[in-house]
Amino acid sequence: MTAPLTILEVKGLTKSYGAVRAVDSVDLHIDRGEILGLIGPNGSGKSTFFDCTTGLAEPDTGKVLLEGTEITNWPLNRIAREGRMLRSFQKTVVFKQLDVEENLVIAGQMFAFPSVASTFSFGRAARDRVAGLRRHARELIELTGLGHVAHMPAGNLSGGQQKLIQFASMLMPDPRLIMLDEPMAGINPKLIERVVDTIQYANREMGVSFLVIEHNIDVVTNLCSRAIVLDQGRKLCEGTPAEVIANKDVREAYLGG
Ligand SMILES: Nc1ncnc2c1ncn2[C@@H]1O[C@H](COP(=O)(O)OP(=O)(O)OP(=O)(O)O)[C@@H](O)[C@H]1O
Repeated sequence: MTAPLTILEVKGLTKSYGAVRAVDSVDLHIDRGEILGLIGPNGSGKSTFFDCTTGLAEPDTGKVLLEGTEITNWPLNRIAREGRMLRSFQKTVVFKQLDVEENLVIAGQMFAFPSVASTFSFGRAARDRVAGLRRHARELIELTGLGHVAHMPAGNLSGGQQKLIQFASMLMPDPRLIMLDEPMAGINPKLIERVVDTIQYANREMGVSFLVIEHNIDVVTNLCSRAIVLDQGRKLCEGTPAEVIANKDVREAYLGG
C-alpha cells in the first residue's frame, strides 16, 4: 500500500480562551515532503494552532489526522513517539551542562528505548543502540555546522547555536513531520542561512515535512512552497509565498499596507 499524499490534515479546528477565539474553524493540510509556512500578526493564533495539533491543548472542536489516523487529543508524548511528529517552542530548551553530542544522544535515547529505565541497561543490544545514536548524532552535528563545538557544554554556546542543537536533536528520531515555532527569532543572518540550509537538507535528504511559523518573510519565501496566513484566529489567505505577499488583505493586516 502506498503512503497517503497528505501527511497532516486539520479540519475545522477551533479553540477559545474565555471570550477570545484564538483559533476559529481553521482547515489546513500538509503534503508529504512539503515545507508549509504559517504566518500572521502577533496574537493571530499560530502557537495555539500548534498547541492544539500537538497535544498540548485540547481543541474545542475539530479533527487532526496524521497520515489518515485521527490523533486529536492524543497526548504530546504519544504524538511524538508513535506519530513521529515533533514540535519546537519559541523558547529554546537544551541540557546546558551537557555537551552538544550528549544533548543529541539523549534526545535519540528518549525515542530509541521503550522506557527511561531501559536506557540504563548495560546489555550488548543497549550498547549497540547507543553507539548507533552516537554515530547519527555526529552526522547531524556536522550537518548543522556544530562540529567545532561538539564537546562544549551547550550552555556556553550562543542562542543561535543552541537553536541548532535543538533542531539537530529533533532530527535524531527520524521524524516524519516537524513543526517549528519561529526558528529564526533572535539569531544572526549567518546562522539564519545555516538553519534554512539544515531544514532544506532534512526535507530533501531525510524526507521530513515541515510546518514553520515565521515572521521573516524572506525566509518564508526562500523556504516554503506554500503559506497560510492567520488573522484573529481565522485563515485569511493561502497560496504560494508570492501570492500571499501580493494579497491586499494580507498587506493590510500583516505586512504593513
Ligand atoms: N493560555 C492562554 N490563555 C488565555 N489566552 C491565550 C492563551 N494562549 C493564547 N491566548 C490568546 O489567544 C490569542 C492567540 O494567541 P497565540 O499565542 O496563539 O498567537 P500567535 O499568533 O502565536 O502570536 P505570536 O506571533 O505573538 O506568538 C491571543 O489573543 C492570546 O492572548
